[in-house]
Amino acid sequence: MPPRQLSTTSGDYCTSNPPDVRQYLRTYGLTPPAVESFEVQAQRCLRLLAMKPTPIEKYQYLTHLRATNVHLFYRLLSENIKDLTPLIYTPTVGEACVRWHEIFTQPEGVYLSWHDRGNLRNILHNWPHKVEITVLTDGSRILGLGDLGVNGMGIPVGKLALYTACAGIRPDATLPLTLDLGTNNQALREDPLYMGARMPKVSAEEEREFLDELMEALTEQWPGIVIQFEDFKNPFPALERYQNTYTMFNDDVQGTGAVIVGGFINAVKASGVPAKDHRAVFLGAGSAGVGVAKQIVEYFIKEGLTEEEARRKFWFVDSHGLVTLDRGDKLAEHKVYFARDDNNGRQYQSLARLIDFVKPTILMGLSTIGGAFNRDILQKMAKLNDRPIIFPLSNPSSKSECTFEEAVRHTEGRCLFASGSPFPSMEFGGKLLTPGQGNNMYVFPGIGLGAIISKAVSVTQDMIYASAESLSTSLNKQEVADGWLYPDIRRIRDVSVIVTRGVIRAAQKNGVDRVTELRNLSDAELDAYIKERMYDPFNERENVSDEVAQLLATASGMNGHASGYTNGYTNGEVNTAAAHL
Ligand SMILES: NC(=O)C1=CN([C@@H]2O[C@H](COP(=O)(O)OP(=O)(O)OC[C@H]3O[C@@H](n4cnc5c(N)ncnc54)[C@H](O)[C@@H]3O)[C@@H](O)[C@H]2O)C=CC1
Ligand SMILES: CC(=O)C(=O)O
Ligand SMILES: [Mg+2]
Repeated sequence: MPPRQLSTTSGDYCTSNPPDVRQYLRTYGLTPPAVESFEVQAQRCLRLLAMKPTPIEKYQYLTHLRATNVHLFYRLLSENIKDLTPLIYTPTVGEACVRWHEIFTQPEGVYLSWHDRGNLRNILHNWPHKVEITVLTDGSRILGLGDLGVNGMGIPVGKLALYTACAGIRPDATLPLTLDLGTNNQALREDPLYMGARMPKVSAEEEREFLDELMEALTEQWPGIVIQFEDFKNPFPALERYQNTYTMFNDDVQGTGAVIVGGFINAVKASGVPAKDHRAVFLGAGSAGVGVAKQIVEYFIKEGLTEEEARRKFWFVDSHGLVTLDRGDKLAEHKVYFARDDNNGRQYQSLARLIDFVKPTILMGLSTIGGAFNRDILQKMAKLNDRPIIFPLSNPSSKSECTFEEAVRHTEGRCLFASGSPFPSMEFGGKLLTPGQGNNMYVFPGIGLGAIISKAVSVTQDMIYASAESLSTSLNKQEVADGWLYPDIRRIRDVSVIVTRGVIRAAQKNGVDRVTELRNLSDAELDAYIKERMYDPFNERENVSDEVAQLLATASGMNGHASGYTNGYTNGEVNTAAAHL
């Protein structure tokens, strides 16, 4: 039998492989002799990471680790999720995207270009794995950093790493996908290192045609695939067009809405102000702002308000001022629902003046304007409320409307706070205060896993809302006692099980589930089923790929369990391998 092609990605050269596995793989002698435990490997990885002086260098090291030893990467990530998430996701992924054309070393997903149209299905054939979920961007609004064209690939890569780490979707079942439909970022187009089409972004109509072909191609290639849209400048047309025909959702509109409602339900309880008495000022009326407000409307309705009462609790500000019906410009369709008609011809002067006028209990930032919640604004909120709700949600950290420290200091430690990107805990008034992270990473893994496990034909609004409600109930006693709005990120896998269960139950209620036998399971049984389904890098078979594990299992007459490797092999193939000692 010819020597098997060794895989660098799945740990064929892993230093934890015992001698008999090395013999079988013919890597015996090709790695240092010691057989290492995960603890030792992790110690080396963390030391290497510490040697990298900047976040982007740490990002590059982690990218390299994922590409060369995927299970070790996910072991390390799951053991150090709080410390490593900021390095593979926001804020560092923002810098990685800005500099993607400079730091690119290896392919990590699929790129589909405008000139590939008509041929998309054939290109998808080139991806060697069976895909359960894809994250798809056109790069046109990457975090709060604007149009980054194909540099946006860092976002699908980062989001999917979290799908694996947080919800246990197998890494080889995930597909990062970036559309190369041109970019309006002229500096990038003119940069010799840029790796996408050097043309302006195609029209909305052309993008729609392209997406029509893509959605069909993805679903034909991998029936049941879940498709997450991410960081599109204008995500609404695709969401409307595909949400009832494909298993898809938009993370920025729906995932963000859900995660903020999840934390908001807890903030309203902590504020002591009944839902009916809240008023919200939103800085930023884009996809995320409107997505969040729409789902808070749903929450207010569940709390007993009429839709009209709920809708009128919002005042939106965008780059043209207060969103009003009489503003004189043509309002984008998604803003009309929240546009005010009670401003009596008056327009916006400043955020401070609007706060004086509205007297809000809630201040949300989804504007991409770093520092917009300045001392004056924060002090006003503190004066108006015992527990002002302050959520500066723009990413990355440089775009956050304020920092945790600023919010705490200028509200005398009374604010109920969540930000899109992480901030450190701080001491104030003799207490350790910990910020909430209102980032869709708390829900999209569970939405995706719930849709995959139930084989949902579509992702309904009830499934999205269920993710929010489930998240709000996922805090443990200590977190509730400490007044946290979101659970500790270190418990994210447990949280994802709760979110996944909620999503599956909503799919069942809506009748969009295709695995109907799950309907008969109790909640405890369903949780066990979800956990069983989750990829656990610690249970991977001694770091070898499925293919090798299968061969070894066959060789040893076992079912692919790790213990098989340390027992001797008796069949001829293994003995032949051993002969290469
Ligand atoms: N925390 C989280 O989980 C999430 C955070 N976000 C963040 O939210 C931000 C916005 O995202 P999208 O809504 O998708 O972007 P978008 O581009 O659709 O919306 C941005 C909005 O901000 C407004 N704006 C811009 N300059 C302004 C100014 N000077 N004053 C007032 N408003 C201004 C724009 O008019 C627009 O309404 C981004 O930074 C993004 O990273 C987005 C999704 C999830
Ligand atoms: C978190 C996220 O999805 C965003 O900032 O766009
Ligand atoms: Mg996003």
